[in-house]
Amino acid sequence: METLSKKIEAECRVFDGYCRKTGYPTPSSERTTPTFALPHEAPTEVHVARERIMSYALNLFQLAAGPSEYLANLQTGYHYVACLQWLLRFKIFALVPQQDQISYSDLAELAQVDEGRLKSVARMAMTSGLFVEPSPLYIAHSATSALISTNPNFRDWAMVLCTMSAPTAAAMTEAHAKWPHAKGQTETAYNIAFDHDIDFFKHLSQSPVLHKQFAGYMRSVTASRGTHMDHLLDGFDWAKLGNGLVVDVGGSTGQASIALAREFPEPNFIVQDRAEVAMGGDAYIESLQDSRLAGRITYQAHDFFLPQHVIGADVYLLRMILHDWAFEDSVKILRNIVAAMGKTSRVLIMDTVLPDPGQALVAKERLLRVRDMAMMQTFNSLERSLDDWLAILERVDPRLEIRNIVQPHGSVMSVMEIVLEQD
Ligand SMILES: C[S@@+](CC[C@H](N)C(=O)[O-])C[C@H]1O[C@@H](n2cnc3c(N)ncnc32)[C@H](O)[C@@H]1O
Repeated sequence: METLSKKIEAECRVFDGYCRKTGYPTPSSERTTPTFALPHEAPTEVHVARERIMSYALNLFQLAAGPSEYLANLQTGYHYVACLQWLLRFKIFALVPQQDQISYSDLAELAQVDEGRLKSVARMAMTSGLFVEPSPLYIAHSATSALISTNPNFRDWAMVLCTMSAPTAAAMTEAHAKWPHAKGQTETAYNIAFDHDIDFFKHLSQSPVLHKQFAGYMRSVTASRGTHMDHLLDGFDWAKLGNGLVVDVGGSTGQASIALAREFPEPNFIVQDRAEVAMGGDAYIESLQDSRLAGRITYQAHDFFLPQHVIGADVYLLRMILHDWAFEDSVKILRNIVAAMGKTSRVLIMDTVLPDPGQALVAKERLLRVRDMAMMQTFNSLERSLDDWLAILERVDPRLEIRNIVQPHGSVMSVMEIVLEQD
């Protein structure tokens, strides 16, 4: 344990040294602490130091707790989720003032909840960093609760976590007992949790509320460090495309294409998605009133299980698509694209390439494994290792070759550049 604590000390010196040098605020529990513990542009070694601090601290905690306290500490996880759901449901995030404190009794009256329950729930949540009690019997925002209260995308993420992801995870065992070898998307934990027999995206499209929350969740995922859109910009030499054409397959509201178009003035983009998603695209671009986007991004309704009708594009981008789909479905999606590829076309798959177990820092690996679990529970799909990716490509067309794999620092995903080897 002493060795670990010395390692933490050394990494904290790197982290604090960077903050002192640049004036970036050191992390604190203050309401004003920045949303990102480090700015994206901090040097790689400082980002690595941060990941090591989290991993070693987690190791240290587990060692100090010991086997006898494993279960006791495990209980905190599901109670944190239950408290988050309660605090969202009774609008506590919105009712606590942004810059001031409020007494539990006033807050309970405003929220129309029992004061004793409010105290219990809030005080449990506080042990995870949500809200603070600055003086006895008063509650105020912490930086984390303020973020959820003021940023609608993070609020949507919190809602999706409580109302969709957690019940789905809880239904996993029942689903696997009922359908031990299911591969399709309609025999999943999600189907058990929500008691229906349609796939996830169809289910979303039937509920405007879920659909909106999921879109907000995707936007906040895009803004969080591991899946930040900047990694897409860093993961490929976009400038070399000139005024080429990028087809953003399953591009949702077009966040990837928008980020690329803002940074690179030449390429044009077609965002393809299911009809109900693509429908709002043009109005969305207009609403952004950004001259860099004008006339460069179009939206198309396209089912990626049908033949790709944009022939010979420079790039077919599949960002966070194939991890939703099991082996055979992924093969079908790619075959439709391969049939449309020209000599210089390439497919860019941006998805996780899983490390071997224990090979990455635990703070990183456990978040990758969360993604793997979520894919299994929602889609009977998975996150993939490099060998898994190679097996898919081989099945699609043996001429497909991975030319390059880039995992930008801090990204949970890699960008795989895939070309069709010419005979
Ligand atoms: C996880 S999101 C990824 C969105 C986007 N590529 C990004 O990086 O933000 C998956 C997208 O696939 C779309 N999708 C699902 N099934 C589809 C289908 N059969 N054809 C086209 N798009 C589909 C969904 O509507 C959703 O927008």
